[in-house]
Amino acid sequence: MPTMLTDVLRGNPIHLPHSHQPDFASLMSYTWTCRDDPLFAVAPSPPAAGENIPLIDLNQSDVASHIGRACRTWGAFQIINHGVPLELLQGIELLTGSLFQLPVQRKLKAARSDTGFSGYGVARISSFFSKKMWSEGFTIIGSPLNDFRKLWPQLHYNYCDIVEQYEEQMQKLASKLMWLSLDSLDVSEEDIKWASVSSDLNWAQSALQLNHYPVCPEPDRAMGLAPHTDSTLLTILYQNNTPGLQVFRDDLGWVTVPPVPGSLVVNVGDLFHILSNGLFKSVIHRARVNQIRSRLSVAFLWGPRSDTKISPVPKLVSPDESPLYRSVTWTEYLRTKATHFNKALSMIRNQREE
Ligand SMILES: C=C1C[C@]23C[C@H]1CC[C@H]2[C@@]12CCC[C@@](C)(C(=O)O1)[C@H]2[C@@H]3C(=O)O
Ligand SMILES: O=C(O)CCC(=O)C(=O)O
Ligand SMILES: [Fe+2]
Repeated sequence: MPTMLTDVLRGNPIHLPHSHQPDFASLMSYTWTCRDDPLFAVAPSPPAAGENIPLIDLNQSDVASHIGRACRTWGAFQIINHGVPLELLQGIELLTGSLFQLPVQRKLKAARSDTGFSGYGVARISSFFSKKMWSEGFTIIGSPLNDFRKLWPQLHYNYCDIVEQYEEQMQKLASKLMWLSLDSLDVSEEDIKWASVSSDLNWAQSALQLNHYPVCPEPDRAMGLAPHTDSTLLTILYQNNTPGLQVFRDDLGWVTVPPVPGSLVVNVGDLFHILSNGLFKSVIHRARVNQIRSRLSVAFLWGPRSDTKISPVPKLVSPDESPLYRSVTWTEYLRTKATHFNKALSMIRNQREE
């Protein structure tokens, strides 16, 4: 039996310094003092003139090369005509809104335990920061039935149905996007046997992360979700109509990803960066908060089964160089990330002779 995501997370508990219930009463503990590091500066960054992550129509011709370019330059893009029914996007938004609107005592019935992985709580990356984040989250791995029954004694079956349909659509889409991106590098199923489409998709696993960023009285001092990369192959993010997501580019700084109704945002994660031998960027991103409107987002975090070894595709490594990274499973990588956070990638990088 291969280790599953759930085993990894159970074996690597994150001891969160704060209570699982965001307590937005004390503003001080949510004040991110401006550091010199541009990654953590919370003051609004000047708008990057005209620059934005590409908006890609999945029906357009030459879609693979557009996606490939976006993965190399940004590590992120938005997609339209993705085939996920609008009603399903509306359904998951409704579910997310309804979950976070529940009285806090009810939400706490489904609180993530210290050693747990699913359920209600603050962001997992909170343990790496001394300041609190202005958000609350709900993680779903596997069936949400037990938790949903506690949240909605009446309606839990309907909500489970929505999650199941959403995950099914996301899995199909994620695999399609991965192969389109790889196609742009001339990498085919022959080159990555474990990811073959004919293997019935059971080589993948995923988590669903629901996020809520309440209205904030002092948004320029607060952080919704601190800068991070996802450890996935790909993440597909649905955001409601309130802006907040920002991606980081070395040459541009923070760039806001404007909500486009009905679209989805796609992020390259660390494992795809490794697989592509560093050609695709795992994008640093964060979420800002807002004084006027609350914000919801739903992240579908997608990667290989925990026992699959991910290493740079040999075709993408030049013959006279060693691969940029050594091989890792998602399990090993999540473990490294749980202790070393944003140093994780550099820890599995092969040393090169200058
Ligand atoms: C399958 C995953 C991927 C996880 C850990 C585990 C469950 C929850 C995911 C997230 C979701 C929010 C950002 C992130 C950075 C976090 O803190 O929790 C993600 C993390 C990762 O991509 O590393
Ligand atoms: O809320 C957002 O826009 C970002 C969420 C995110 O990065 C995550 O859940 O990993
Ligand atoms: Fe993320």
